[in-house]
Amino acid sequence: MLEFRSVRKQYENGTVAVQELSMSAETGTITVLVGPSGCGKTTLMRMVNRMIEPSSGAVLVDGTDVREFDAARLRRGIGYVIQQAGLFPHRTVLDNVATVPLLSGCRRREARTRAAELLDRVGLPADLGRRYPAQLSGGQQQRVGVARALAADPPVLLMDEPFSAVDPVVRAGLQDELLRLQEELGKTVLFVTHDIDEAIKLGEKVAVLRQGGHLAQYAEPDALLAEPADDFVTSFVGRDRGYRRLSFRDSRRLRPEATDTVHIGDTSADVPSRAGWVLVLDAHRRPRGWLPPEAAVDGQLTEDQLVAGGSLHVEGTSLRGALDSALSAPSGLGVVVDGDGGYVGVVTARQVLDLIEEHRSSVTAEGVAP
Ligand SMILES: Nc1ncnc2c1ncn2[C@@H]1O[C@H](COP(=O)(O)OP(=O)(O)OP(=O)(O)O)[C@@H](O)[C@H]1O
Repeated sequence: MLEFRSVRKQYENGTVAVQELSMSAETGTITVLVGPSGCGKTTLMRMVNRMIEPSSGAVLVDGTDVREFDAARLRRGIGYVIQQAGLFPHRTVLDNVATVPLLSGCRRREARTRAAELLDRVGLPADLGRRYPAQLSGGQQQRVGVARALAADPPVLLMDEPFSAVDPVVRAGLQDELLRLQEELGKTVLFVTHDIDEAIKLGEKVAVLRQGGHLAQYAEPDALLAEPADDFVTSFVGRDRGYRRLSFRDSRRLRPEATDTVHIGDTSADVPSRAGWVLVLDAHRRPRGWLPPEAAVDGQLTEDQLVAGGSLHVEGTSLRGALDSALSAPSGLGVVVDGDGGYVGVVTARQVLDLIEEHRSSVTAEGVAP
C-alpha cells in the first residue's frame, strides 16, 4: 500500500503545491490523481520515489517511510513512466528497455531477452526493437516507456500523464492495453492525469485535487459521478455524468430481440418484402450494415448497397455501450454481438432506459441513493 500521511509541500519560492494531504492507494490497484493544471498532482506523485521531499508529513510504501530507503535503490524498485516516454534517443528501443535489468546486475544477453519479452508484452512487434525512438510513432514510444518501467518488475508503477501526447484514438488503445496488462500483472499503479474521462476509465479509485493541493474527493469512479462532494468536483466531472455513470452498469439483464436479417451474397428473392430496416450479416454472422426500408436489391446483395451500422454492443458489457448502439444505428436498433462479433439480437433505446428506470426504482425503494 502507498500511503500519504498529512503531506505538505511548500517550494522555496513559497508556493504551496500540496496541502496537508492524507490518502492511501491499495496494493494491486490503479489509483488516479486527477485535477486541473498546477493542483499538485506531479508534486504528490514524485514524493513517492523521493524525487521531491515533503516539507512535512510522510509517504509510506508498505508501511515503511520512503526516507528510510536509499533514494537510488528506491527509484530502481519503482517504475516511472512520463509523458513522451523520456526514452534515450541514441539507444535502440531494445537497449532502452534493457537498461534497467542491466543496472540491476543482469548480464547483457539476459537483459536483452527480458527486454524483448517486455516489448512483446506491451504489444510491440520484435523488429521495432532495432529502431531508435525517433523512428517510432508517439503511441509506440509510450508503449516502450511502459515496457521500460516494467523491466525491473517493480511492485509500484508511477505514471505521470503518460498518454497525453498522443491522439485520442491511440490514447484509448493505450488505456485498454494498460487495463489488460494490469489484469495480468496486478501492480500498484499511481496514475496522474488532468483528464477526468481517463481517470474514470482507469481508476479503481480516483483522487480529485484542486488548486493549492487540496484533496477535494477520493472515491470510486461511480461514486464520484453519483455523489460529487462539492461544486468544484461537480463541475470538474462534467455535465453528462448521469450518462457516463452507465459505464458502470452492465447490460446482462437486457434481453436482445430478433430482427429481420439477410446475408451478403443473398439475391432479391431471399430478401423479404418489408417495411422496416433489415440487418445484413456476413458468412460468419457478423453484422455488416443495414438495408433501408423498401430498398430494391438488384441481383446479389453487396456491401456497397448497405447503410453503415452504428456501434456494436458486446452482450453483457456496459449499458452506456448498449444505449450508444441504439442511438447510433440508422434503424434505431442497437446491434448486440457475442464475444466473437457474431450477431445475437437487437435492442432499442427504450429497452435500455426502462432497465435503468427499473434499477432506479428498486434501489430507491431500498432507501439507497440510485
Ligand atoms: N520546483 C518548483 N518550484 C516552485 N514551484 C513549483 C515547482 N514545481 C512545481 N511548482 C508549483 O507547484 C504547483 C503544483 O505543481 P505540479 O507540477 O505538482 O502540478 P500538476 O497538478 O502536476 O500540474 P500539471 O497538470 O500542469 O502538470 C504549481 O503551482 C507549480 O507552479
